[in-house]
Amino acid sequence: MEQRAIAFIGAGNMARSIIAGLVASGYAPDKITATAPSSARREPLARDYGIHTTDNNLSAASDADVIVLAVKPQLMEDVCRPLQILDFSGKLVISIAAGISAERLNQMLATNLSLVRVMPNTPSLIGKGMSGLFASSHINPNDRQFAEHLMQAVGEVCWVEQESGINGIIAAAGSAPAYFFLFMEAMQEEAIKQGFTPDQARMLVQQSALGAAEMVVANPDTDLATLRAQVTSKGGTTAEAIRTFNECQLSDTVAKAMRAAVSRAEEMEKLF
Ligand SMILES: NC(=O)C1=CN([C@@H]2O[C@H](COP(=O)(O)OP(=O)(O)OC[C@H]3O[C@@H](n4cnc5c(N)ncnc54)[C@H](O)[C@@H]3O)[C@@H](O)[C@H]2O)C=CC1
Ligand SMILES: O=C(O)[C@@H]1CCC=N1
Repeated sequence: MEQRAIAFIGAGNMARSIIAGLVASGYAPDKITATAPSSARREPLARDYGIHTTDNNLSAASDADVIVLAVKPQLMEDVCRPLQILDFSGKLVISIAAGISAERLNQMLATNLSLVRVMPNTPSLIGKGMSGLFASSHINPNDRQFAEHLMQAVGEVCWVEQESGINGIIAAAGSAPAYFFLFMEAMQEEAIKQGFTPDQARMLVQQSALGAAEMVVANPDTDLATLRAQVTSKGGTTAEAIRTFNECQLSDTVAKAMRAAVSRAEEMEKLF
């Protein structure tokens, strides 16, 4: 893909995941800079991926063609204010922050940005990311395409036409790895109670999760309910487990949790 100079402003979990995936996919490390105030955050990135790091947001952003805003939402305004003196014409700005609208980002940087809001997730680290993208009206086709290619380098992408769609992406993908981890934690805990060592319990759970996910991917024409039915023998063990989940209203709980994620994103849009 096109190799533009990219500055990640904020070098935390999500920036690291994208950087790792990008470098593994062949993006030139010397085209990537990441910033963070603490050297404890910067040094491992420089060491592990061979990218540039600095604590100077302004110089990193000034030298970059693409600026990826990757700090916590509550810090975004303070981080953007000193960048207002930059000339953003010719620069693509990508924000991965949850709960900060394109309009707010334009205010924070005091200009009409060529902006793409991206909602990635941490499996980008291993090239299995899922990102939602929304382009502001000021975007030019090259920038739009670059943002798409960038996130395709670390996984799958899904464009949304309305900005509110980004909050749906948060609920279904950005936050979603944590839901699966929670489910697997609960299974591991119970498997330990049933007599397995923690390592055995983890292997049982992770291999089953991996197998299930890969079966979903390998059978795009088979709906999820059918894959479930293929495991569920009439009068058997799975049927009892599924009946128990249904009795505890698992689907309603999942729906409530996803709506809570959307509501929190909407709340953050007012707070920050
Ligand atoms: N963690 C995740 O799974 C996802 C996170 N996001 C978004 O990514 C953004 C970052 O989240 P995380 O990486 O999880 O947070 P994090 O706390 O791991 O990383 C934030 C980084 O910002 C750095 N930072 C703090 N002050 C700074 C400053 N003044 N200048 C430059 N860097 C500074 C910190 O050193 C830290 O490394 C958030 O806006 C979040 O909404 C989006 C999708 C998924
Ligand atoms: O929890 C959060 O707010 C961020 C956005 C999606 C995943 N992590």
